[in-house]
Amino acid sequence: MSELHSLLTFPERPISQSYYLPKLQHFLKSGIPATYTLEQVAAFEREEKSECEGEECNADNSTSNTTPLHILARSLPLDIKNEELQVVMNMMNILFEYGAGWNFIDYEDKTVGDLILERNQSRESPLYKRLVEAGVSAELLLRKLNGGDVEFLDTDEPEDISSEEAIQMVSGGEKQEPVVSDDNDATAANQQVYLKTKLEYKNDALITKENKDGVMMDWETKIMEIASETLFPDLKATSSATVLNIGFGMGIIDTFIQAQKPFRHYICEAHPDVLAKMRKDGWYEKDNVIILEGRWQDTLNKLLDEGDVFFDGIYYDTFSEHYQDMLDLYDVVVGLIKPEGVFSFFNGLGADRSLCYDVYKEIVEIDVANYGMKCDYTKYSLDEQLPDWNDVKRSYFNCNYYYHPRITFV
Ligand SMILES: C[S@@+](CC[C@H](N)C(=O)[O-])C[C@H]1O[C@@H](n2cnc3c(N)ncnc32)[C@H](O)[C@@H]1O
Repeated sequence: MSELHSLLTFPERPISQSYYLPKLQHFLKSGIPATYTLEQVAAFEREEKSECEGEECNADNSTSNTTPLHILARSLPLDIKNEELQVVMNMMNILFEYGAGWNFIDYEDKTVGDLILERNQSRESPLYKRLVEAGVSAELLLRKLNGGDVEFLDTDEPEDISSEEAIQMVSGGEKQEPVVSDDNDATAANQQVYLKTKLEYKNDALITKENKDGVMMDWETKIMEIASETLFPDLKATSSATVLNIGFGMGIIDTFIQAQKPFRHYICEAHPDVLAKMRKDGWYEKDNVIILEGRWQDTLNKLLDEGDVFFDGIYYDTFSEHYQDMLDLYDVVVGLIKPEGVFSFFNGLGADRSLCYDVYKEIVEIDVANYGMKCDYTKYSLDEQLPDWNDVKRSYFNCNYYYHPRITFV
């Protein structure tokens, strides 16, 4: 452990400005990076030892990054006083000022957020909120630097949460798993590949035929039920409502929507196997159902151009798309929704890590505000719902709570 790292274990109590701040500033000013990790210290020590012993140094294969912020968070005293918290906040601010990252994963596969929460600080605590704020700023800045392209995390930083994970964080799901054998991530990353991938309906899931990856799973049924209610701003007048669902999947939300007997129920679906299933199950014969075959990017823009239909509720839950697609969708939604209408979506944005889930919760709020809309979240516990993930390659939703978004014009 370096002297910087030792300082962040809070060897002196009470934690005072006069003891900690000058020392921290001294280390950072003297050139120790605010991202200096325990793993780098260990590698340096290994190299020195090998040099002394005239041996070749074995490379460190660890992919973790235990940063100064991790050490600070891990060392937070459980009995910390309010005045001390203020000093720790100042220390965090200094570390951020010197370039500390918010999203590194430590040797225990934890974010700084996980560690802060473990030390009895809540999601509402100033330290956790400061970390989320740093994440939001970093993501928005990154978007600007990328010229508007949304990338959740820095792909130039291999030590960060990987860009592969980033894809999963930012898209409509969860359900982005590789299928095509020669390009493992193509299905998740590329719609054209996904749309050519064979799908299979099982009892409790829609999966890709070859690799058995989940496109939709029935543990989300409760979420779909809640979402379907959101789509009817006036639950007493559902029979006069016109609703649009983007992404049929297993038809769970569409079944809930049908139960409300809406005036018109539009369903937009792009995958041929899903469309075939819809045909087989009689969705094409329902009087109030209108099926828009193809990608929403094509079919909805056509509706927009025609200018005949406006929706009381729009729901979005697709597969193999990215947050950039959602940003594009906002443009369409504002043109298709009635002034009092509601937009909602399956919120798996960043849900593999609770810190990222909290960061993206705020990013959506900021983005929809640009359209004169607000996003209200209702938090639901998922303790009873989450599956054991045994049947899929990896879990895509690791938070035991769900932020249900309800987006309306202000
Ligand atoms: C996760 S499933 C939807 C599950 C659905 N909410 C339910 O309750 O069963 C995603 C669906 O979106 C469809 N999809 C993916 N990209 C699409 C796009 N660009 N336009 C329309 N549908 C798309 C997929 O084929 C798939 O059927």
